[in-house]
Amino acid sequence: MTKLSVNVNKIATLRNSRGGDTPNLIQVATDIQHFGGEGITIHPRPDERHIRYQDAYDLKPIVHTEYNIEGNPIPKFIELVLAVKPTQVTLVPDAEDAITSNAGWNTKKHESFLKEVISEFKRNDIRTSIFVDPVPEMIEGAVSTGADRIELYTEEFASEYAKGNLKAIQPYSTCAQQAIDLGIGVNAGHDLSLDNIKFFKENIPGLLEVSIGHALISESIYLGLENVVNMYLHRLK
Ligand SMILES: CC(=O)[C@@H](O)[C@H](O)COP(=O)(O)O
Ligand SMILES: NCC(=O)COP(=O)(O)O
Repeated sequence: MTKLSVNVNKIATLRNSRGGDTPNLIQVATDIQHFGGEGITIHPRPDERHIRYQDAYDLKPIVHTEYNIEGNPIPKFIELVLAVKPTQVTLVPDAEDAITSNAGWNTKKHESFLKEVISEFKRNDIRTSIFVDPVPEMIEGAVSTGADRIELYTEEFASEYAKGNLKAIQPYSTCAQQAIDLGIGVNAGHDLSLDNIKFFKENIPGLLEVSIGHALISESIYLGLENVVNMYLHRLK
């Protein structure tokens, strides 16, 4: 079974745009779980442009499903994760000024750093996952770090699939099988959507979890618009 972890970064983006508390992140995360969401993902960035570090603490008592915190393991992030103790931490090598995550780890080059950080999280009973491109050497390197899982970075798949290139799934299927053979779990995320998720799931062996945010929140707006416009019209009669 593949778990759906909903990334609520975009809810925080919307909230921050007005400086108030609408939409309320805690209420949204509560409702997502009530509707069947099997996890909540956040990716706090150092500039706190969407998820604030305080949000990570505020979510902790209400996330009764899987709590996944993603980010670049700079000291401030490590400190946050060790204090909050989520179910899982996903390490992402994103630059501070990146608009969004745009690459997986070079797990060979950063092996000793990753090993050190991962062992600290594991000592604290936090499951660890490393964000990687679907490249066999990087999967091998991820295994050497001692991580529990990899998260396959699916941006390339999503953009090729949208152009009709179904072969773009191949490296992901191969690397997922390799990960299973090497005894490491497989998560995936980035630009997964209602359009591509079924095909992706059907072609990835042993897919444990997907984290989806940007498309899921956008789709929720589109699919909710008719209902809400009609509710306003009704009140204006
Ligand atoms: C690791 C990953 O792919 C997601 O966490 C994604 O980066 C979401 O972050 P933003 O919402 O800041 O784009
Ligand atoms: N790990 C991926 C994630 O949390 C959500 O990415 P996206 O769906 O916002 O692209």
